[in-house]
Amino acid sequence: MKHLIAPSLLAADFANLQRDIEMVNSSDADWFHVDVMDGVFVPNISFGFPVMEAIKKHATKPLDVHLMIVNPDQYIERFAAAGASVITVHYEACTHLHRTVQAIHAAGCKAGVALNPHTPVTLLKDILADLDLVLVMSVNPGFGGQKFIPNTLHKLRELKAMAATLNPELIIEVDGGVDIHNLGDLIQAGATAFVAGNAIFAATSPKEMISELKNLNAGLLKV
Ligand SMILES: O=C(CO)[C@H](O)[C@H](O)COP(=O)(O)O
Repeated sequence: MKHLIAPSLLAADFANLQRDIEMVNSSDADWFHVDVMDGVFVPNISFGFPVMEAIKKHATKPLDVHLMIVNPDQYIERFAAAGASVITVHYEACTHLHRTVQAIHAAGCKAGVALNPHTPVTLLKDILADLDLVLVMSVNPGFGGQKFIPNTLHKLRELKAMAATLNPELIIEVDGGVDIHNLGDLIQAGATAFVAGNAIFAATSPKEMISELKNLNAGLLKV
């Protein structure tokens, strides 16, 4: 299957959000990535339900919602009602992760778990079969425009090997500092979905950049 591209609206122009959403609608992108930050789990605050509902009103592609919040269980039904297709919670924010994943599925969404850069992928072994997606953070969450952490490649390879036996359908998503220069390495390491904020919205032509990211053929790259 061809890899998925999820432009992160965190890097969009919030004063022209409808324009940027329509650009993504008409592009080769697969999903909208929606970053929700609470100022507690991460040292930043992004946006919440009213903005997400406004995004949903205009978006014609699925909303891939990344919750960088404590106590995500409290809000799962509301994010599902606001239009999420995928809800990803942080491993580090969930005491009863299995219960949280069940709640996401019960709300009718695909369930994802995100890992901070310091969190080993092996901690997901006993829940991997229940997940639709794992989001490997390649920067410390909280801000767009940060530098990609190279150890992510090693984590992706390890996760790909685990998924091969435990959950071959698993979507392996990577988020943070992803661009046209590291995309090939990330595909070869096992990632199948890519969040990109600044690489897309700061490009001269965001729509063309989405096409370049979507159509990059890692098979043609040197290993
Ligand atoms: O989750 C995030 C920050 O916590 C963003 O999705 C991520 O950083 C994307 O931005 P960029 O591609 O500019 O690094």
